[in-house]
Amino acid sequence: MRVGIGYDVHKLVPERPLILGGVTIPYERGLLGHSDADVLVHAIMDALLGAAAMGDIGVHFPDSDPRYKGIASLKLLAEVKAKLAAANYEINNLDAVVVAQAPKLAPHIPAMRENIARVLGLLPAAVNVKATTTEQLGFAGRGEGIAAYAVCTLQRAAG
Ligand SMILES: Nc1ccn([C@@H]2O[C@H](COP(=O)(O)O)[C@@H](O)[C@H]2O)c(=O)n1
Ligand SMILES: C[C@@]1(CO)OP(=O)(O)OP(=O)(O)OC[C@H]1O
Repeated sequence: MRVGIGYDVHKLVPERPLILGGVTIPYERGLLGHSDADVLVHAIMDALLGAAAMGDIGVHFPDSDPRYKGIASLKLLAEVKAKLAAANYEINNLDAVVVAQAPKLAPHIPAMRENIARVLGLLPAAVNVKATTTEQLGFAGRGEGIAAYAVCTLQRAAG
């Protein structure tokens, strides 16, 4: 069994969609990034790559590469899954927390879990997503950005 951890932060700005776990969430601002800036999926990818000792998303999908401009992070997640499979790893489970003062994310979490599980070929029960505020403390609490943490476990595929 191997464990990995991921962490990412993106800035909230006007005139960008807010996409978390592949779900477009109605809000007055969205996350800034080279990709769609889906901070939750980025943290999950870093956890998966970390568990396999395969570096991080910046190594695999450089933000200097125009192929990734505006790309849906779920597509990058599918690429990470393929890289893990090529290295003979399968995913046991993952857990994540999104740190956002607003908007209220709980109603969108089932759809996030379904998206992530579908792309990774897992049951939704193997994918947990949580949300928390920081009680208005720090950059997340001031609404300047959103952070996400993720952990996962992998094992070598049988055979
Ligand atoms: N952006 C968020 C943040 C939190 N939630 C839900 O509210 C619960 C309480 O949050 P606290 O930060 O006050 O502990 C939390 O457990 C989440 O279920 C949310 O939906 N969206
Ligand atoms: C996802 C990538 C893709 O170019 O770009 P960003 O959306 O800027 O996200 P970041 O978390 O900075 O990770 C770097 C890149 O891999």
